[in-house]
Amino acid sequence: MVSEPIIVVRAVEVTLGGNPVLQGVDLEVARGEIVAMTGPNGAGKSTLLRCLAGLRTADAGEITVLGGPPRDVPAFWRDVALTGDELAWYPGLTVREHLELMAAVHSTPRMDVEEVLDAFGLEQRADAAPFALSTGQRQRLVLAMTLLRPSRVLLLDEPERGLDAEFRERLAAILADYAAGGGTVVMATHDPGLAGAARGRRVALADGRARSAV
Ligand SMILES: Nc1ncnc2c1ncn2[C@@H]1O[C@H](COP(=O)(O)OP(=O)(O)OP(=O)(O)O)[C@@H](O)[C@H]1O
Repeated sequence: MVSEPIIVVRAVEVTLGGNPVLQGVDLEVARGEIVAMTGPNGAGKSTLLRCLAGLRTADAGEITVLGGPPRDVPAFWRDVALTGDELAWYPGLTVREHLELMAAVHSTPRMDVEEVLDAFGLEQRADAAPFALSTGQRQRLVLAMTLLRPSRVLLLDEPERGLDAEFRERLAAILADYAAGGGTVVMATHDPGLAGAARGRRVALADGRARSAV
């Protein structure tokens, strides 16, 4: 299979608070590939995701996403979806209305609202306000809003947080489907099972470097 690299990371270095966090990280991710970054707390997974999202600049090295340097501008975010930091909720809107809002502002949503409520197991809570959701249900809504919008690259920081085992399996299938449609996924995770179930490649971050993990 000839695959075009969607993400290229070369010799990236990041120092935070005087501590080297990333030291010569190399990573290449092809179109349609899922890469799961694992590694202990503080290994630099979120830092690398933020660099890929253009929210942090590397001190050295080079990063390209979709053929150019990642930049925190609307044109970049039209193709790239990021989850991790808390979304802002609209307390006056229900779960369904949050999804309708997402569908309305994107001319070509990937799924319709009823389909996404079903896929993310939120039908029973469709008329609830976000603050009335459980932690896992709120995370499902975050992911539902992210997967509803069209994108070419998904950057997910610990998408498994708060999710029960059954829904983690469903999420793996949703991500595998996204990748089968030509999307590219990079996630930071503490659940190696999620990467395996999604048929993703595991990359371990340790000592500031990225290594293939088996
Ligand atoms: N703004 C900052 N100033 C100083 N140090 C920071 C800053 N942000 C992060 N760090 C440190 O950089 C290191 C990498 O953090 P990062 O959040 O990337 O790790 P992580 O692999 O995502 O960890 P976790 O599994 O806990 O989410 C940590 O030691 C963290 O304390």
